[in-house]
Amino acid sequence: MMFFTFVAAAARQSFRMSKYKVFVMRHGEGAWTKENRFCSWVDQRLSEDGVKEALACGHLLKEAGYHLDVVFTSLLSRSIHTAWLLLEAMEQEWVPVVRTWRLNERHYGALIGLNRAEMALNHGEEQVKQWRRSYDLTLPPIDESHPYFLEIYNDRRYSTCDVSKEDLPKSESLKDVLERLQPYWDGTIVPEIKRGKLVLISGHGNSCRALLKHLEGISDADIVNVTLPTGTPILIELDENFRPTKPMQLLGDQEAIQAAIRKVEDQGKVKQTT
Ligand SMILES: O=C(O)[C@@H](CO)OP(=O)(O)O
Repeated sequence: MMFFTFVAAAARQSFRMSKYKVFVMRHGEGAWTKENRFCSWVDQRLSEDGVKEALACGHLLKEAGYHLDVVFTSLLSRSIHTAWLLLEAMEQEWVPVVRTWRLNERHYGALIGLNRAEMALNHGEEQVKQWRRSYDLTLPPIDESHPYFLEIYNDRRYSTCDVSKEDLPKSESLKDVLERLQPYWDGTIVPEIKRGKLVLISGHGNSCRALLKHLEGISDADIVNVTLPTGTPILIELDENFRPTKPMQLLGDQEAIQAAIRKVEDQGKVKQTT
């Protein structure tokens, strides 16, 4: 019976036609990656390697012949610069770039600015993995005594949001990220895709994980093991009901992609091996 169900499900999936394509990608490496600090809503720029990654993604998509119609970014510079560099490399600089706080990185609350390896030493690697990757674990909120509180909440960009500054998050789980992102996906991004536009989302590690969880139907338990490399376009093909027709594809050199994933995972270890 189970075998039959599996075969039937596989058959259904293989007969579903792809109607839409969308690219989801995490921005290029950020400046704080070398310092191994939780960056989150702090507006760090791309590192030199991050700039190279964003340009390389653009070249990859150009060589594959893609023509983008609109790019969505967060309000954070590393996501916007990734979009600009990618479009420049594709020679498609005219393509509109739309920014929203709803694609911002997960708000890491009181953990913002802390060093992951030091946290692993003090609290254990498994605890740090849970803080970074679990679905519904919320971290202690940021408060006014935090060194980055004023830099974040006094920033003019957050007066442009569709919620008041007071209602912006002070800490989030991945579940919270999905809850603030999904209305934007449903109400703004999906209609563009339905109009036939090729959309690229230049987001962050965790805003992209939240979206992939939703699109790919990844379970709360399995999302813990999903880590995204920086600067790697992920192609998702969807049917007319926005269900995936095939497994998502991380585009590029597969060995380099696996090494980049290990590098991100390693950030939560006491000693970095890569
Ligand atoms: O620093 C952060 O905000 C994120 C990456 O953007 O870190 P992590 O990989 O630990 O979720």
